[in-house]
Amino acid sequence: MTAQLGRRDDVAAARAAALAGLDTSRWPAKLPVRDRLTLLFDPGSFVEDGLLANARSEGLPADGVVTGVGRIEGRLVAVIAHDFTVKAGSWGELGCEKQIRILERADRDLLPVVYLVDSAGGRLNDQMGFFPGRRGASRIFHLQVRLSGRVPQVCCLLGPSAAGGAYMPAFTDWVGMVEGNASMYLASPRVAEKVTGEVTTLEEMGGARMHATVSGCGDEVFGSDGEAIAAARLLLTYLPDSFRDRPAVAEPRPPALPHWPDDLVPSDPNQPYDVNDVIDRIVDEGSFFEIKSGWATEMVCGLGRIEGRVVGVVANQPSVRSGAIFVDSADKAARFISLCDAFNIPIVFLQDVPGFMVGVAVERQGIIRHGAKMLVAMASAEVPRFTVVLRKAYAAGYYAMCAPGFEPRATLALPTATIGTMAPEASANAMYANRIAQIEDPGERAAFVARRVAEQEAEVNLLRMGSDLVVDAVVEPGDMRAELVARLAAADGWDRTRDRRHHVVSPV
Ligand SMILES: CCC(=O)SCCNC(=O)CCNC(=O)[C@H](O)C(C)(C)COP(=O)(O)OP(=O)(O)OC[C@H]1O[C@@H](n2cnc3c(N)ncnc32)[C@H](O)[C@@H]1OP(=O)(O)O
Repeated sequence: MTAQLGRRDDVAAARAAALAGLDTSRWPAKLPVRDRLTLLFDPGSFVEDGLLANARSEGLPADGVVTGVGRIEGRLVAVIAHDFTVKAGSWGELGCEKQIRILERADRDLLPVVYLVDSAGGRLNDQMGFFPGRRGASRIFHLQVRLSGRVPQVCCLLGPSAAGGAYMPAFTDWVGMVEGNASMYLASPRVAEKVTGEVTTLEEMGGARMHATVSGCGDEVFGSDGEAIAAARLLLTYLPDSFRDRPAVAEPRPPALPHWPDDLVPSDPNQPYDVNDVIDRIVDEGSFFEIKSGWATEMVCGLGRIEGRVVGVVANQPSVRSGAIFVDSADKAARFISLCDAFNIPIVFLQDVPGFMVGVAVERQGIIRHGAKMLVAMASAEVPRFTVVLRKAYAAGYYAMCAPGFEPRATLALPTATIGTMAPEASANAMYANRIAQIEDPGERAAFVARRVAEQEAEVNLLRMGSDLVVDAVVEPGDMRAELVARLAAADGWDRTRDRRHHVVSPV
């Protein structure tokens, strides 16, 4: 009896120790792991597995990773949360097993997964535990990839994600990073210096701002753990529990800016404007959740609601690099389209595009293969797609932004729209370059060019586009939202055309 009581006391003490965790005072800018979970889940809803992991051997609380399920706005969600105080959140044998088990459960029960990552990656003094075997880090990555496109996976990067651990965020759909604390890198600056001789800092090589603006491995930068976790909760409201479901419809709200001034989209094709001003007039007020807002900003991608229905918006941004598509913006759009398609979210393309960028630099970067990636994602998407030509729609950029041949449910155009292989001036110059060069008198040359440009403009005339069924409707700016509301509602009964279970959200 006494011995038994002793065992109960031991267990109670081990539980208390694991829950208390280790001293966090060395990291004043970070929230302790259990405080993070309190912010993530609805009050009192968290149910933990494996609290006593490692209690008997080294006594490392929960073996450095807290796993379980909890509710976010009432929906059941699985979590993996590293404890940075326990061997820097590194993955030992038991920690790997816990992460594997919760991912297997998410796969079985179709639960979204939130990752609160703060980890040194594999636990280097336990290599047999995490590295070579069937239930180590490789199994974690395998399950993450299997879950991709099957259930939403959302990551808050709240500290380091070092070495192999850097792949954990990489396999998720969205990565919010906390400035100053979050970092992601395959080798630390110290290791990089040893290998390549390069001297650098953690911020420069793997910091939040670098990843959110240069590499594209991060999605958004936040000032604190609380802000990042709040954004993860919000993002989940746009996503269904799994590929089998549709996102929940919210209470409809009018757009933030109901009035659409005539000059919002300037008729001069070269005059910049901010496409966010158009988005604000189309989506419900306050509903636009931009994805990768600091990276490849000539393309704007985000989730929003139109009369409560979730849509993806893919828009060229004429105020940045004329809205031309570069390698990164093609990748950004491709990945976003893939996310929308995986989770049954219709997509609205807002076109104002001079084309893909041209020149030696982008050819050397592989603009063709990056552009192809975007076209493949767009053409493979089975969710309803709607194309809105705001102003210019030129060249292969027009195709990549869901031209009529790619079966959008509708191609709509503002009265300011022009569609063509290139701008009329460029087209006239390309066709008649030799003739133009032969005309010596400048006035005569200008008149000749003007006539050829006028011919080209007539060729791409919007009335002709309507008459030849290139566009389904020319819509006045002030009516565009209502048009989209009606067309989205009319597409409500859509279903996938092919018998496909799910697909991976392709990495950028
Ligand atoms: C799948 C393949 C892989 O992932 S191999 C993993 C390779 N990982 C690495 O190279 C990362 C090495 N660690 C680091 O760079 C730093 O610890 C980072 C992550 C930046 C965190 O720094 P900081 O918060 O200052 O903590 P710290 O370095 O003082 O460490 C705290 C305690 O944790 C330990 N620790 C750290 N990393 C590991 C690890 N990978 N494996 C085992 N233990 C690790 C440290 O030794 C330290 O332990 P202690 O508290 O002194 O007992």
